[in-house]
Amino acid sequence: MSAAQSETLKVAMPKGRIYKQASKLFREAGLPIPADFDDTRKLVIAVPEANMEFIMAKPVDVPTYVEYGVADIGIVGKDVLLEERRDVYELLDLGIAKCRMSVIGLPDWKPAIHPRVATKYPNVASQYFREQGQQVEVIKLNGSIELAPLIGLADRIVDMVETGQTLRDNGLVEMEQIFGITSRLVANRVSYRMNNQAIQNLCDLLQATLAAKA
Ligand SMILES: Nc1ncnc2c1ncn2[C@@H]1O[C@H](COP(=O)(O)OP(=O)(O)OP(=O)(O)O)[C@@H](O)[C@H]1O
Ligand SMILES: O=P(O)(O)OC[C@H]1O[C@H](OP(=O)(O)OP(=O)(O)O)[C@H](O)[C@@H]1O
Repeated sequence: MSAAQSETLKVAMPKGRIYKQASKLFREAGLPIPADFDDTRKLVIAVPEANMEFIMAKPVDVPTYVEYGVADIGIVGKDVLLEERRDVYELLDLGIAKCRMSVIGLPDWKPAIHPRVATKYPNVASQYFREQGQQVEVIKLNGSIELAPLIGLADRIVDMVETGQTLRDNGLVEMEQIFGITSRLVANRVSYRMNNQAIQNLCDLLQATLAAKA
């Protein structure tokens, strides 16, 4: 049975950074998220009282689960949405897990003859430099991106900045801000049509909760 036909709302919930703020928001909205939810290693967690099932996902995979309809809705950072380019319906800006995507380099950066940019976000970086009319080689890394300019792999990086602590600790500077990032509520397009009432109710509830906090 596809997620679109099921009555229980399947929610792809990212583990890691977003999880803490998203589960807090759900609790503030009065959803009965179990207390042991935060510590368990269980990956599929049913909350029958709310007619929901949570799929605990790696953040970058959330749009994939939602596009394929194995989750009706999901929570995901705008950075991942722009990088992964999955066909999902963006319903609501949750305003959580706020940070920004930036171009970063050493303070004495000068244009290189063969510029190289390291990033976890090759699609975002390629599009940005194409739009700027700059030819760069984009090198995909999976973490510790700030290492790249320090050890000479690339002369700039495209990465997330939140507090700026990582930049300060490594003597790097933010050269351009590309876009702001918050987490979004997204839906599978078929689920949104077939299970519209349940999804819209949750969306309205979260929106009202956010408005009450603002
Ligand atoms: N300082 C930050 N660094 C990175 N992401 C942040 C930061 N602050 C908020 N975010 C948001 O949190 C999301 C998830 O970040 P997190 O570090 O949990 O995932 P991840 O890097 O994919 O995790 P993993 O360590 O499992 O690979 C990001 O996609 C972004 O939207
Ligand atoms: O501005 P700040 O508050 O310092 O946050 C930004 C840092 O956090 C993220 O890294 P993360 O902790 O996800 O580790 P990673 O290097 O493994 O990607 C991001 O890639 C930056 O390095």
